[in-house]
Amino acid sequence: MSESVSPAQPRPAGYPHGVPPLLALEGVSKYFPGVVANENVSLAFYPGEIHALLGENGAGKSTLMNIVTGLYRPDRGELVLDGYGVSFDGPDAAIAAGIGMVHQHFKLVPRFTIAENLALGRRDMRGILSRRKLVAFARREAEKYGFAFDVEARVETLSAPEQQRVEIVRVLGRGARLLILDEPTAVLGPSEVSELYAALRRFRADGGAVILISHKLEEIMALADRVTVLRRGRVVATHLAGSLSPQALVAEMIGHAPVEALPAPEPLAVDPDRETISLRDVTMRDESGRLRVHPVSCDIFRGEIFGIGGVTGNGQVALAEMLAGLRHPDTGRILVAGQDMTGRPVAAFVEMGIGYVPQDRLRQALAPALGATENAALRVFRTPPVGGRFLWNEDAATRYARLLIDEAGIALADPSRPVRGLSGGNQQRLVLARESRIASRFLVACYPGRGLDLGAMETMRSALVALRNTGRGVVLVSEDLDELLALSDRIAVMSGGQVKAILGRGEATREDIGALMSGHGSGSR
Ligand SMILES: Nc1ncnc2c1ncn2[C@@H]1O[C@H](COP(=O)(O)OP(=O)(O)OP(=O)(O)O)[C@@H](O)[C@H]1O
Repeated sequence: MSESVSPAQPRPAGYPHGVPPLLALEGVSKYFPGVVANENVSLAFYPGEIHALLGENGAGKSTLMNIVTGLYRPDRGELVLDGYGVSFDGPDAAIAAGIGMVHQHFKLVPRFTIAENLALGRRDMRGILSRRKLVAFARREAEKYGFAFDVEARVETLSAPEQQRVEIVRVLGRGARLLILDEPTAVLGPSEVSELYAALRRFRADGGAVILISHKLEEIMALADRVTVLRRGRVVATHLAGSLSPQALVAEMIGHAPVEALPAPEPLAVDPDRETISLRDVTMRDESGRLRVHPVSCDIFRGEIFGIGGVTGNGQVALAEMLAGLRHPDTGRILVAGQDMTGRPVAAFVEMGIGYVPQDRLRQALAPALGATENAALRVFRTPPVGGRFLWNEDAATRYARLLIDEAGIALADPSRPVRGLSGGNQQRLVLARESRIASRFLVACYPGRGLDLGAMETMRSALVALRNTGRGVVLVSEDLDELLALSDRIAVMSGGQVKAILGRGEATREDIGALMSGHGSGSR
């Protein structure tokens, strides 16, 4: 038996003494070649608490969760479950112990129905089942956790918030007592956020424990009972939430007082002769034939930040992918600086100076198994000095990568190591630096703030403003209304694949935009 929690870590308020934590980490360390990912971490998670983990990119949060969910073994230290030492020899052992993780990229099978996904991996649902039984089981599961689904819908037809709910029900249905969520509100609109909070509070009231990884301080303040701050792999402190100001938490996280907030960009002088990306009645259908983008026409100017807002899954990404040449419209035309680019390959868009930061950096923008050098050069390997007509110049590529890595402010021991080992924030920095160099005319960025800590977020936002101030156009797809309002010269609001309105700076309030996002309200174009 063991219950050693360091005195620096207060128990949750009102928690009875003598009851062991559901899970405790004792002196846990994990090292990668040349990197201390976690060092001597001691932490306890109690039944009936929501415990937030806060830390800059690379602070070691994901590594710690990989240990807790049985993906990695600690190099030193111990896990203690219900007061007894345990060692997980893989993810299944952690699941059997009641530890479940809701990942940022959901682990659902897209072609299966909700019911099939919920039954997957369940011991009590093995063997051949009738459709009726499967449906009845899935409905029971959804109701048990307070959600209503059409359980026969295929997961690939669901929006991101719906998929998240299915994932939560799936993880809880497999008996999770400790639920880990990694940036869960990243894919949610405002009303869905309150629904998620309510579900987590219900789980807590029933004695469940939640680990919440989040960079959003308001979210932590609203939801968490305790907060642990990690810095460079070590625990800085654990606090009762509410006993500290957000500023003090930030200072603890970064090790010094936070920097000044971003100044608002200068107002935009719209010059009608300025180069544009122009969409002319573009439409797009997805693989199942559903109209994802209704006829959209608009001109996006160089020298502006053009925000695209909406609840995730309302056509924003499809529109962004068309602007960057990754997808072709089914009908309509795309013009860049007056040239018809409809149907041209991605490389032609790169040559026209259009950079693209996709939503899913690791899978869409990077080759995970390759090093930072190759990844830095990935989109310019045909362009001198890195590539010529016949040759790939290794030395030039390394120099170019070094330059980008310095520009991105990433501390890297060895740029030839696979980028999958970089923290999410560093992957994002690398992609943003690479694409900003390509973007001599326009940068299209989808959810560039996702996964970034506060410091990195400010750096990213300043970088977008700097691009705009040097005459480049920036298309910013974001679900963060405050970010859109702070940065955008104009905001297009999408709902159901339609652009509901294009609003100039100061033309609309948060509430107006929120109403347009949910398909209500009207605005000027
Ligand atoms: N598989 C790996 N191989 C090598 N280094 C790794 C690996 N996984 C993580 N690291 C390194 O360990 C450190 C901690 O990374 P980790 O991903 O745990 O941080 P994080 O707090 O989750 O960051 P983020 O908020 O950016 O996701 C980083 O320096 C990272 O580069």
